[in-house]
Amino acid sequence: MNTPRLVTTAAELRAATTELLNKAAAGNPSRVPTLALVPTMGALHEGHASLMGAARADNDVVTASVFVNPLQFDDPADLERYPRTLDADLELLGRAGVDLVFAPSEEEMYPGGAPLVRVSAGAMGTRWEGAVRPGHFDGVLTVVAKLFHLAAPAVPARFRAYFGQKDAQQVALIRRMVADLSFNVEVVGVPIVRAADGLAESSRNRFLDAGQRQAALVLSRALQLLKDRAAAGEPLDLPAAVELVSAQPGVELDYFEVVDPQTLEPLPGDAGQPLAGPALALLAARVGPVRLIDNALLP
Ligand SMILES: Nc1ncnc2c1ncn2[C@@H]1O[C@H](COP(=O)(O)OP(=O)(O)OP(=O)(O)O)[C@@H](O)[C@H]1O
Ligand SMILES: CC(C)(CO)[C@@H](O)C(=O)[O-]
Ligand code: BAL
Repeated sequence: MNTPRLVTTAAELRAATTELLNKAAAGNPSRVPTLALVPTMGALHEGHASLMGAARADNDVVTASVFVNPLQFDDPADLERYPRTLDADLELLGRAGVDLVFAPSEEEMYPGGAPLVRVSAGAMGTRWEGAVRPGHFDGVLTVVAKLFHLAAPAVPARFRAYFGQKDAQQVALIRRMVADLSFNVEVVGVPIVRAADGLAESSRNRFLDAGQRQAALVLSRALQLLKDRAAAGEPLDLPAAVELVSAQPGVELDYFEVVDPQTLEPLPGDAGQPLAGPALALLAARVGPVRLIDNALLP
């Protein structure tokens, strides 16, 4: 197993990145090396391992960051109980062949306290997840912008950043930020990893008991129903999928919509017609103590 190098300051991160990129370029000065950044909040699972695997397969140097970002939590209790498992995370990152792990303290990331100037996610950040977690996406974009600056190569290299499609609104907003604010990074989206029972992997799944987990499976079943209909060229019949979830005891649906995959604007109802183009089915539900999100690209 490779042991990733753990760095905790911006200066150490820059020095180690430069050293590894120079090593990757040595002997072939005409080849531009590639650097991948995989931002996480730790408590790593198979979903994260898949991001690391995708980054490892395509890049010379892979950096993962582990930082529970207080700016993106509107609920102090949620921040307080967010799982922190750095030793186990380092083992998973080692197995995944990651080169560098950046695990800064809060003081290192926000030396002057919470930043006064932040990235605004605009209107796209106030719907769906943003409607229930006010300020969440401003907090996400602010920390991701900082991580892009801190992890970016200081020597000639291509820079890529990897995000999971499980957080569909997050990755759509990060793509917009990169385009709108001209960040020099290529955003790569990685498909959702599911457990064998169909539940999308999430650090918060550990808070579900067996009954709650069983109830939560209705979410992936409802999304699969839409995927099957879209694949068969049939009308989606979203209301029937919504009804399937609503009828499940212990699951309180927050939203379930079919939206444009880039803008996340709702698409008009199918009016008995098959889908006319790519779409994203997006949902969130409360199951016991946990709020779960899931989605499916259609068809
Ligand atoms: N099941 C999954 N499949 C693919 N990517 C995932 C999955 N779960 C998380 N990711 C991605 O991993 C990155 C880090 O996510 P994060 O650390 O918040 O994990 P998480 O499991 O989503 O946590 P939580 O669900 O508690 O918010 C994000 O880009 C996220 O989309
Ligand atoms: C992208 C991210 C690491 C920013 O804190 C976080 O929102 C996450 O883990 O998805
Ligand atoms: N994956 C999104 C991180 C959060 O729930 O804050």
